[in-house]
Amino acid sequence: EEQEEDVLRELRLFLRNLTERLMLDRRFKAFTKPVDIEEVPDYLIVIQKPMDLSTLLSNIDEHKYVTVNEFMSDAYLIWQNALEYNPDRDPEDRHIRHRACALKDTMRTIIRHELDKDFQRVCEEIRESR
Ligand SMILES: Cc1noc(C)c1-c1cc(NS(=O)(=O)c2ccccc2)cc(C(=O)O)c1
Repeated sequence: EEQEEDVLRELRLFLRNLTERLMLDRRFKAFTKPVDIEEVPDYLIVIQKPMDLSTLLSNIDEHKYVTVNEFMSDAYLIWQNALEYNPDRDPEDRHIRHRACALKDTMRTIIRHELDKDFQRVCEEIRESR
C-alpha cells in the first residue's frame, strides 16, 4: 500500500542518516568496514555473524529493515562481536571494547531522542501485517 511504502522510505532515510553520522565519527573508524581477514586471519573462526557500518548501509538500501529493532539487532552485532573477539585486559582490547560501547550507546541515544515512538509503532504494525 502506498502509505506503507512512504513510512518505510522515511525509516530508510532515518537509518541511513544515523549510520552515515556514525561512519563520520573518528572513534568508529574500525567499525566502518568488514574486519579485514588478511589482517585478522582467525576472525571468521571466532565470529559467526560479522557486521559493520557499511554492511548496515547496504542492508538499508536493500530494504532489509522494516522496523528499527530489526536494524538494531544487526547493529548490536558490531558491538557484541568486538567484545567477543577482543575480551582481554590488554590496552588494545580495552580500547576497541570502549569504542564499541560508545558506538552502541551513541546509536541508542540518537534513536531515543530522534525517532518518534508513534512512527516506530507504525513500522512494527507494518511488520506484523506482512
Ligand atoms: C573491528 C575489529 N574487531 O576486532 C578487531 C581486531 C577489529 C579491528 C580490525 C582492524 N583492522 S582491519 O584491517 O580489519 C580494519 C581497518 C580499518 C577499518 C576496518 C577494519 C583494526 C582495528 C583497529 O582498532 O584499528 C580493529
